[in-house]
Amino acid sequence: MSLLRDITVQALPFVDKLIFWLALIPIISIAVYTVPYLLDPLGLRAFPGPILAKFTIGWLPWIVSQNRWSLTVNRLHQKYGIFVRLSPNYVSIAHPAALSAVYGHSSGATKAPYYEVFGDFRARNLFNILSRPEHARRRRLEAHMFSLQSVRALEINARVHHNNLVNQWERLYSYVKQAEKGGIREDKLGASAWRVEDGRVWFDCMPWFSYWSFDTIGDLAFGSPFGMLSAASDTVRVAKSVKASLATFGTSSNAEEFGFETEEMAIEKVLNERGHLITILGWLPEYWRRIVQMLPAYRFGMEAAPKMAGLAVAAVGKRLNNPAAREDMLNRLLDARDENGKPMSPEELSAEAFVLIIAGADTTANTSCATTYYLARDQRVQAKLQAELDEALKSIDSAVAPYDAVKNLPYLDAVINEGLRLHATIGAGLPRVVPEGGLTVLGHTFKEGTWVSVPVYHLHRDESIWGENASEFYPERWIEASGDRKKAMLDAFAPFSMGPRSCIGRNLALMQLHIVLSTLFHRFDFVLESDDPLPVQDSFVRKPKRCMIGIKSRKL
Ligand code: HEM
Repeated sequence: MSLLRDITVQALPFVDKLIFWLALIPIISIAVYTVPYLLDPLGLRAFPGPILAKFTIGWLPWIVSQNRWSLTVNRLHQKYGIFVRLSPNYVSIAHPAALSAVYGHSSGATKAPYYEVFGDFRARNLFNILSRPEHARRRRLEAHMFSLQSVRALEINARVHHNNLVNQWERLYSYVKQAEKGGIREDKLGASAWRVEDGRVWFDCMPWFSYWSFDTIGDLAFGSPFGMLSAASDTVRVAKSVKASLATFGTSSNAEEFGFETEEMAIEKVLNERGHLITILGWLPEYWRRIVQMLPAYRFGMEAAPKMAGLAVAAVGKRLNNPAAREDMLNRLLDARDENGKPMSPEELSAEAFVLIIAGADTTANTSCATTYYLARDQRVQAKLQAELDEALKSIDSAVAPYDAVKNLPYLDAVINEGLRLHATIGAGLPRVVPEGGLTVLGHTFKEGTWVSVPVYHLHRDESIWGENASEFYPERWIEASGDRKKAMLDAFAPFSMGPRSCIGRNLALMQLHIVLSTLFHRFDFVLESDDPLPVQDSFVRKPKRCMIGIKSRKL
């Protein structure tokens, strides 16, 4: 008993200290969040927004992690109006005039440090360079390979992959005929599950658009498609160690072999995990990023980033073994010299290759899939498009629509614009940092260091611009509108962003969308398995998770 009393007495000072320090935690935490709010160094207190967003940088990444980014920002602008504070230092501005003010050539704003997480190599690439002069130099080096003329020259190579896609879908459709004769009614082609029902073959078209888009970019960029379409699978070979493989560049002349160790990677899963994780991390300061990366839920995402880098390294490494390869984008990068006459290092080449694969393939695949979803959902629109295509392609006997035959079809153009508008694959606000001297947008001057962005997903669905049917897929709006109405629509339409950091691959993307949609809808008739909204992974790139369609051939 007396021993117990002694221990309790001795422990008291420690308990007191513990209580004192524990009591300090909430006080310090409250101070950390409220002092900056009260001092308001950026002068943002007057802007409305969710209460937590005004106090903590954690609110926005939390929303992103819940797959509610574009929808939440859209809802907040509907509630609060043009300006919404999304973080202690960050304001979203939903107005068409803000597009040029924030992203235009004269705004002076730079990409926010948010983009640092997109660096899977030490060398920066066109997409994640922050400095304006450095970016302008790199963009000049690459602009030529994306000019309309250069892109048109790529059509002949791109057609091979459109053709492969049609052939694979014809193969899937052939199972309908086989089932009618007593053959099996469901199975897998590669990794793609299919079933036959009601005279159609049913499958998820999203992976197929990815196979097609990745194969095309691999071919155009490095003369080497990934072979996904023919395997009907997204599994590719990537460099096992980026560092070790970079060191082997140029040491082999066997174009059929990698000069380094490789492993298999399922590109879709890795890309999704990586995309989801970095979209969350981007909003956090460096010390928070380290903590989040250690959470078990994000471990796969962390392992995914080097694997994606390994994909680019493998593609470049293989291509460098073949200096006699036909003209491709890598040739242009190999010829590029900086202002001191220095060529790009192997790592810089791989970093650029990486961006071409990531920025080019996923965005085009997602937009093609989402537009297919809208067309399959609305039989009236689909029939109208098919009538236009039948007329335009009546004297063409190839399976793939030539770009010249479909590039100026009014209804197809309207369908593509409507797909880009409603799905907006890069639809969330792209954050920029206000430069020295401040930035005035719609009469408000933001102080240096403030983050600002314009939410394209919201602008593309704003009823004051697009009318009461803003959330409907209605291609006619692009044909019926004229005068001020048309101008207002075009001012608010920015699927490729605008200004110096706008999409460099726009010409290629538009060519690809025209060819793939006209080829597929001319050839097949589409219906949806369910009219439910398209499920989307709402990360930096808004990616359809799945799109089950039933197709039948339109060939008589
Ligand atoms: C439908 C397809 C596409 C859409 C909707 C799209 C959209 C965009 C958008 C909105 C940006 C600005 C991103 C930002 O500021 O953070 C961008 C940048 C970029 N895009 Fe695309 N893109 C598409 C296809 C492509 C293709 C096919 C390529 C190349 C093969 C490509 C390469 C790039 C690159 C390299 C950048 C960075 C440009 C820079 O910062 O100078 N994109 N894209």
